Amino acid sequence: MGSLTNSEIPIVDCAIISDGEYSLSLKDSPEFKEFATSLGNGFCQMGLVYFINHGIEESIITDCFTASKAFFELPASLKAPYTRLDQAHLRHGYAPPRGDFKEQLALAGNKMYLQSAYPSETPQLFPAMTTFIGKATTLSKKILLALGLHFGLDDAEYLIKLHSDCFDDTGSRDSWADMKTRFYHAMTDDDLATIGPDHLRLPEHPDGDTLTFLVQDEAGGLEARNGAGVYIPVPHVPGALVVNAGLSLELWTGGRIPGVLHRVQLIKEKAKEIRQSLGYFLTANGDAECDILVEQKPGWKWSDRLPVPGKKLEGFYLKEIQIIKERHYDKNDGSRSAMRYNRI
Ligand SMILES: O=C(O)CCC(=O)C(=O)O
Ligand SMILES: [Fe+2]
Repeated sequence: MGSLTNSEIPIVDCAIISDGEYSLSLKDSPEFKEFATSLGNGFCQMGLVYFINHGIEESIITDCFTASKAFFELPASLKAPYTRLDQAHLRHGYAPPRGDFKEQLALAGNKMYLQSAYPSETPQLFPAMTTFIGKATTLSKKILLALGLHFGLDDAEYLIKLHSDCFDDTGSRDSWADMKTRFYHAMTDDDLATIGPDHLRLPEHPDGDTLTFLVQDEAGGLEARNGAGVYIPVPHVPGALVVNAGLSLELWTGGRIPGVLHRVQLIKEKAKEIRQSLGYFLTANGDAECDILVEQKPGWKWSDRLPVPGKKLEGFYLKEIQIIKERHYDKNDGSRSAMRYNRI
């Protein structure tokens, strides 16, 4: 882990949960308790950690990147039919470039939608992404158990229950675990001449979900705001997953795990290279009750950018995306970040 020795980002070794199916009995093993402590403490630091030895093989990630690239390199006319329909389908479908040198394809984990979501021109995308989703789902179930244990919830599986739709494999539930593959263009000198000095490849934002598993390629550029409010680089680490907390987890943990702000910086030397990233977003059921489940972090206060305690989660995630969209695209030309979230 040489490239990380100077970083303040916690590294969580997932070796003991990397294999095998989920089981509640995991929580009785001393090794799992130890893991839960390192995971919980790691997340509480700044809401973002690296997972190593997580069991999602490099070949699965390579397959996702290769298949995604094949899709994004199709002519625009072939990609257009997959364009997401409207606000209600933000998590599902293709988003073409909007003068901002990037495009993305969102693939909701819901089995009911899978067939229509996956482009037939790149049949390799379906097995690659669903393999990643399958691995990430099993991993995230164990992570939620570990967090339940770490925070001493009466029911260690309570967080899992809030996400039961994601773990339902009958295809009958409207699961909100979804995958997003992003493709940042290699910029030309002409492109670079049109952007301002503080151009970001992806504007600052928190994620609205519970947890995001993120893989960025060697082009790097990811940055996250640490506990002192300073942006620090989150470098590409071969084989590691970046895992960040979203605003739902911030609410449930009373601010102990912050829904970390992050962004993708344009690294000048890398601007002429393609950048790819893959995100798996674990989001609670639409009917999950929002509540602060543990003693709040001293000094932390609820703010209206978080889900509302006592209400259902439904709609929150879409609202968050809407805010980002309005602030970045509708009022700007899509190339500059004007948004600053005011954190308490
Ligand atoms: O592209 C990246 O590395 C970051 C993606 C991200 O933050 C997101 O999709 O929410
Ligand atoms: Fe994000």
